Amino acid sequence: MTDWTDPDAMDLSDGETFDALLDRADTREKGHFFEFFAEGDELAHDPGLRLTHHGSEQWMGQTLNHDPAYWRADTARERGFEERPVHPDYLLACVMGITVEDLSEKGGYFLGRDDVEFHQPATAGTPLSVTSTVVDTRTSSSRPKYGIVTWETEGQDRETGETLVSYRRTNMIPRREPAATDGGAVGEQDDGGTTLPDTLVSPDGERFGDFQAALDTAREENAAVAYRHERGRTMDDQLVAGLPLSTLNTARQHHNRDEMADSPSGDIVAYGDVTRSIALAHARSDEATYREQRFADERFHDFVTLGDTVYGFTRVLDCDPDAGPEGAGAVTFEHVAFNQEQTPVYSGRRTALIQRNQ
Ligand SMILES: CC(C)(COP(=O)(O)OP(=O)(O)OC[C@H]1O[C@@H](n2cnc3c(N)ncnc32)[C@H](O)[C@@H]1OP(=O)(O)O)[C@@H](O)C(=O)NCCC(=O)NCCSC(=O)C[C@H](O)C(=O)O
Repeated sequence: MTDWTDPDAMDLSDGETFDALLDRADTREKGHFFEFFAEGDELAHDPGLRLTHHGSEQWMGQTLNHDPAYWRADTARERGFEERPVHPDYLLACVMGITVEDLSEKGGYFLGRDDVEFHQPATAGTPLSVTSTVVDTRTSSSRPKYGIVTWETEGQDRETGETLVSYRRTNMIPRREPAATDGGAVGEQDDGGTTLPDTLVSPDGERFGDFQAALDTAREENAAVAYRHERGRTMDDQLVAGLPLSTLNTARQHHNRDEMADSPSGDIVAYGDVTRSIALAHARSDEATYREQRFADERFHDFVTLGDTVYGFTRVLDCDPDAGPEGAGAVTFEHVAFNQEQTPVYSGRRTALIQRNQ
């Protein structure tokens, strides 16, 4: 009998031997297929992550989020924070990043997120504790290789138990046993019938009153308040692979080109939270943000790959002067991220407090 524990029993540097060996080896799997998830299951996510200013600044710098309240202690205090918080996009991406190994590492595309609520500002040094509950599972009728799973996730301060952020997200998750045929791409597109406003109005400035005045003007003129932002950001390796890895997001979509060559996108794709954060940064650069409040109805419509450029478009939906502290009012926006071909890749509704005066 050969002693297979003898280091000399096989020459693993020989290409043919190694190839044959790989062919008969089982793979120690990571992540879960669709069949693993059942409604009501609760998962406590194990990866440890502590929020840091370095991580937040790296995230903000790369995504062009320059709001000084997240960079400087004095501005943070002026804006009502007890101490300089980490950026909410970074917090959200970290909370979701930790869940990926358990929920979506198998290669499921992030389709959308709803009910994103920021409960408390989060500060550097906070260790995270993240849990998820499966709230819905169904097979995909258009893509039989996939199922669709929705989870509710809550990110807490591990030391105090305070909830920092919560949301509900939906992914397409590969099935272990795909149905016999793959329905492939989408159903029918609805190609007509959309009416557009006669005119698009832009606010004159970046304050709450500017958004409110623009909405008043638009109502009189059968117009919408909608505008594009000038900046664009081309997706490089740091954005596509680096940022998700820094949040412990292990989804192969972002860092394994070999695996992704055979996937619907054909290449690695940007983490949805990076794409979204860039479009939001473009929008925030044209407004005097006071505080982020909530997001709803977030959708990821198309892939963003290396070399794509992410631009932003904003529509103003509502202004509420009575929400928020004296110096700010709430504005609800619809933000769209789009690429160099003007294809929308992300859309979502955001409510933020916007400062009233200089
Ligand atoms: C993923 C896509 C290629 C799918 O394309 P297509 O087949 O054209 O999409 P449909 O719109 O028809 O949707 C397919 C089915 O999914 C359901 N769906 C879609 N959105 C939602 C939603 N928000 N909530 C619930 N269900 C939704 C539809 O109803 C369809 O169901 P069925 O008819 O039964 O089949 C395409 O959407 C695409 O390219 N999207 C972009 C994906 C993306 O790039 N995401 C971000 C990057 S991936 C990522 O960030 C991973 C992350 O790290 C993580 O781990 O989650």
